[in-house]
Amino acid sequence: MSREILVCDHVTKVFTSGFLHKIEVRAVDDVSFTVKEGEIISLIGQSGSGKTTLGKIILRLLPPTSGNVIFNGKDIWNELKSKEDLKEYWRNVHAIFQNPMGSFNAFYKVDRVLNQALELRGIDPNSEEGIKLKEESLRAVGLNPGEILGKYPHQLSGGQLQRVMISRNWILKPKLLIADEAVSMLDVSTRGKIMELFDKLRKEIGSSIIFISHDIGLSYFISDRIFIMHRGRIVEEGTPEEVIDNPKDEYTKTLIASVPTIYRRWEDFEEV
Ligand SMILES: Nc1ncnc2c1ncn2[C@@H]1O[C@H](COP(=O)(O)OP(=O)(O)OP(=O)(O)O)[C@@H](O)[C@H]1O
Repeated sequence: MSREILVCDHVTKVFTSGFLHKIEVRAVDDVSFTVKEGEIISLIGQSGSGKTTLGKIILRLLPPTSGNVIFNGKDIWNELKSKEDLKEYWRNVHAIFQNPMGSFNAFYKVDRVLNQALELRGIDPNSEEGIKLKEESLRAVGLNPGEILGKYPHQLSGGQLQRVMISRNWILKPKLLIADEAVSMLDVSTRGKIMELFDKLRKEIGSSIIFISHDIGLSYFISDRIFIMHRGRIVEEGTPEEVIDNPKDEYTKTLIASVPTIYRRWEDFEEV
């Protein structure tokens, strides 16, 4: 049985706004779950359900109001203090966001994000090892280094840019990857290929992955377990078969009903 790499223990985040009349939003409300080594879990919910807030807390970008996040045995909000601790954390926990264009600086060649990954590992990007690693990582995600290196972001497609971001994982070899709506801006066929890359990453590097999405259909194919979030709480959890084929919660049923029929199993159509 593989070890737990991440434990979220009763995590809550309350945002307060307003001056005279204080308004409180419980963006994340008493959420507990674990992620095992090499496991892919999905956090699924509609807009505003608290997925991104939870992702930011795990990335150590936003402090929780209460609760603990334990990564590799360490409480990330109470035990990681020095710059070195944080650098080490972000070497191990990597994120990929929705808009690949936003992860690149338009004025720099795309090589820069790979060079930065190499520097995080203490490898000179211009050394023989650095150049070899860049090329290998691009090939791992199905890209031809000759067509990518030396280009500016606007010269590549959204799918290619997202692949470059994923190729960084072959350099950084993170223990945990948080993919927040990482495929939602891509067309359907590119989306499928990027999802396959997440599976490849888990198999080849052994990374655990938290796949955050509003699309329950996508999560069916790659997740070991699915967590459904609604108004900051986890309302249902289980394997894809348990959650999607036999949902118990009313909100999960609504999410499934809104999924295009493309995801439905062939058996559903046989009687039609
Ligand atoms: N910085 C903030 N200040 C106040 N409220 C916030 C802040 N960030 C998020 N919220 C609120 O917290 C709730 C959860 O937001 P969050 O972005 O985590 O949801 P989400 O499920 O990721 O949605 P989406 O899919 O649209 O990104 C929402 O009601 C949102 O308005």
